[in-house]
Amino acid sequence: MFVATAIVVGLLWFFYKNWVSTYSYWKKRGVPFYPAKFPYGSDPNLVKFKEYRGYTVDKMYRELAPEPMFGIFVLRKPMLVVRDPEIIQHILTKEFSHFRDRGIIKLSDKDVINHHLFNLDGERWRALRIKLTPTFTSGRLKTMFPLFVSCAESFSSLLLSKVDSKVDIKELTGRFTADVISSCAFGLDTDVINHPDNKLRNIGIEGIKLKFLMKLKIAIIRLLPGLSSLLPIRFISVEDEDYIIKLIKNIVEQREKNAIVRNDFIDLLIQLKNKGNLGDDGQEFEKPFEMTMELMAAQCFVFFIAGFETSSSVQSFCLYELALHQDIQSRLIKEIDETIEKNGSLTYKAVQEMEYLDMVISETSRKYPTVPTLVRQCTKSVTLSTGQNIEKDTMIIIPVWSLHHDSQYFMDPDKFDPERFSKENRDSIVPYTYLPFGEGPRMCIGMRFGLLQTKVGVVTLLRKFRVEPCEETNIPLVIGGNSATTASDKPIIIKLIARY
Ligand code: HEM
Repeated sequence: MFVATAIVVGLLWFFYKNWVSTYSYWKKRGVPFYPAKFPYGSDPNLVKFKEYRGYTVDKMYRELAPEPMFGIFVLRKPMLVVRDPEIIQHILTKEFSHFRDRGIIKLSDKDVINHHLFNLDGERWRALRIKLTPTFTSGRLKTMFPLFVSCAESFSSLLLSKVDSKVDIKELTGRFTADVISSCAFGLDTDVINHPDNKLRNIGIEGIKLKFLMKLKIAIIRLLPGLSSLLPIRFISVEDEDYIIKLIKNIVEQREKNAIVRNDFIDLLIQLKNKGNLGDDGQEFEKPFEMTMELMAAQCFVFFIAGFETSSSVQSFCLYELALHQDIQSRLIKEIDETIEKNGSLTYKAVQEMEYLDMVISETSRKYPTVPTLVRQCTKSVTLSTGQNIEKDTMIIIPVWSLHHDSQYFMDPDKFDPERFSKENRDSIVPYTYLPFGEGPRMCIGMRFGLLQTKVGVVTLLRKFRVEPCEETNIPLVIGGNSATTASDKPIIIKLIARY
């Protein structure tokens, strides 16, 4: 009995010592760091996701000011938080070849739906990124614009039925953006606006929730990447994965059988599939790979969730702020009315001409960046020209939320002030302190599309309605910890008032 107890104690002691052995990592390298405690590391919230990641990193960001960068520990893994904009520029852009990967999850062959642009690393990411970049050029967006308008009309009819009601604005804008992305990228008429209980949308909503089991798996795989094939991380169930693969297969078959060409995202993927291997057209890819149906479905999945959730989130934060700032809302309504009158209707050109709208959306994206932290992995050790040495495999965190709320860069950061983005003021923003879409070759591929659908949604609503706060409006708004993106912890409730 004594021997058995001694062995167990000995093993536990060995495990503990081994676990905390990494906690001296940053000290040994002379990098300032946020101390760690067994077992969670620098802050339990980075593992448990109980608090919004932006808030947790921000506490450290403030405590370790003005260090240009500092170390933290997530469980026992050392990570580097970079707070200096010049170093951020090196990582995201100038020295991109050393920081190409995100390294967030180690993909196993079993979790096919996760093999998408956001998660892929290395040559596979590069090959796909080059091929998919033409998806949303401004020329293509212009051609797609009538589809935006058609969804906007249905959205407007839905809003008419809600006049003088208190509405969950994220729920409504989410229906609109789900229809826009379905019709523009996949040629699907989902009509989520009128039938919100749509399977594809529900899968998308589930896909960005951080569930307990998933958090646990992410933590384990970060520590022991070799287990990734035994513990595939499922953001959605196997049935939902099959549903998406079948759906994409059907669309592809229909198009090929009936020679339908829509010049959309699916067409681009079909062209890549029919070409055979990616990377066989003179580009120097190490390992050419095939565009399989599963790989196509994975790209569609990420375009769908990234396409609808992010933009509806920006729209709902924007409308919340407009409800609280009636003066800003009036000025925006005036611009919308005048520009649409001048152009005769809601056109692509009219939206591009709305300067104040652009300022309002930019300020919303500053105050509520959809992605609170960007992540990169150092793939080749490097000494930056700013003098810092970064070792291979170091995980880098760019604290977007903190930069956007740092009074050094944005005075009175809690104030909603679109003037920061006026023509005169925009140029004084310090480069790499404003990163709502990331930066560099790995920045958001859907930025233009996301901005356009966000703007069309806000314009559609304000053409006929005003928004006001009501007793159920949460002031101030608190961001919750249970979502991969920035989302209010409670529904955003505001009141819709008819303008005419
Ligand atoms: C307002 C809307 C949107 C916001 C705020 C947003 C934000 C972001 C951010 C911050 C990143 C990470 C960038 C980085 O690491 O540097 C990202 C990546 C990405 N976004 Fe968006 N996004 C939006 C809309 C969209 C749309 C509409 C799509 C597609 C239809 C999309 C698809 C993607 C993809 C595929 C990536 C990964 C890119 C890569 O790793 O190469 N996003 N987005």
